[in-house]
Amino acid sequence: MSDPVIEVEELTVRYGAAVALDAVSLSVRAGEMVALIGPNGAGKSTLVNTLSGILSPASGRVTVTGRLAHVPEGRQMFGSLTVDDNLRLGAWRDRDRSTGRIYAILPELEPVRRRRAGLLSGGQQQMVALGRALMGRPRALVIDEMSLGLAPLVVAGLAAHLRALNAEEGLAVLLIEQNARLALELCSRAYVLEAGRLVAHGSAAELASSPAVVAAYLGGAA
Ligand SMILES: Nc1ncnc2c1ncn2[C@@H]1O[C@H](COP(=O)(O)OP(=O)(O)OP(=O)(O)O)[C@@H](O)[C@H]1O
Repeated sequence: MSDPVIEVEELTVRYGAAVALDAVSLSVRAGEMVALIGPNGAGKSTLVNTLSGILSPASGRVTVTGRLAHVPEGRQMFGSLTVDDNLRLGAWRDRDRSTGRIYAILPELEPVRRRRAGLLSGGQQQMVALGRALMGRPRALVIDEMSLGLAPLVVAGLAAHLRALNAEEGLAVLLIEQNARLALELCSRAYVLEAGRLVAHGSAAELASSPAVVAAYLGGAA
C-alpha cells in the first residue's frame, strides 16, 4: 500500500480553553477517496483549517506530502469573472499556467469557459471550484460539502471525475460531508467525528452496516 499523502496523528486543537479536536488520527493515501462525517460543531472545519496551516496544533502532528488544495463550502466563485479567469486564480503562483489541462479533465467546462461564473448552475460552479483547486496541481484535495444543494445526478457526475482523478493521477481526496449516506456511497473508507473525537472508522461497507452509524446518520435500521 502507498504511503499516506495526508496523515493526522493524535491531533489536538484548542480555541482558548475549549478543545475542538481531541487526539484525532486519520490518513488518506494516494488514489484514495475517504470521507469525514460529522454533525455541526464536530470539528470538521477545525481539522481542515489545521491541514491548511491556518490553525496550529496544541499537540499531535499533521503531515501533507505535496500540495494540498481545498475546495471550500459554497464554491466561493468570483461571480463577475469568467470561468477561465476563476480557474486561473487557482494558479496564482504560476500565472502563465494553461487552463487547457482542466478542460481536458472536466470537459463540461470548456463550452462555458467565457461565461461569467455567477451565471452558472450550482453544479457547474462546483465543477469550477474543483477545477480551480486542480490548477495548483495538488496531490491532496479536501472538499467541503460538495453535495450541498445539488441534484443527485449532478453529484454523481462530480464523483465520477473524482474517481478518475483518484485512479489516473493518484490524487488523495478527503471528502467532508454532513450527508453521511452520500459519503459512504462515494468513498471507500470513512471517519466519524463527534464533538472533537473520532467515534468510528472503517470501510464504507462496515460503517453503513454499523447499528450506531445507521441510527445516528442514516436515519433507520441497517
Ligand atoms: N474561532 C472559534 N473560537 C472558539 N470556538 C470555536 C471557534 N471555531 C469553532 N469553535 C468551536 O469548535 C468546535 C468545532 O467547530 P468546527 O467549526 O470545527 O465544527 P464543524 O464540524 O466544522 O461544524 P459545521 O459543520 O457546523 O461547520 C465547535 O464547538 C465550535 O463551536
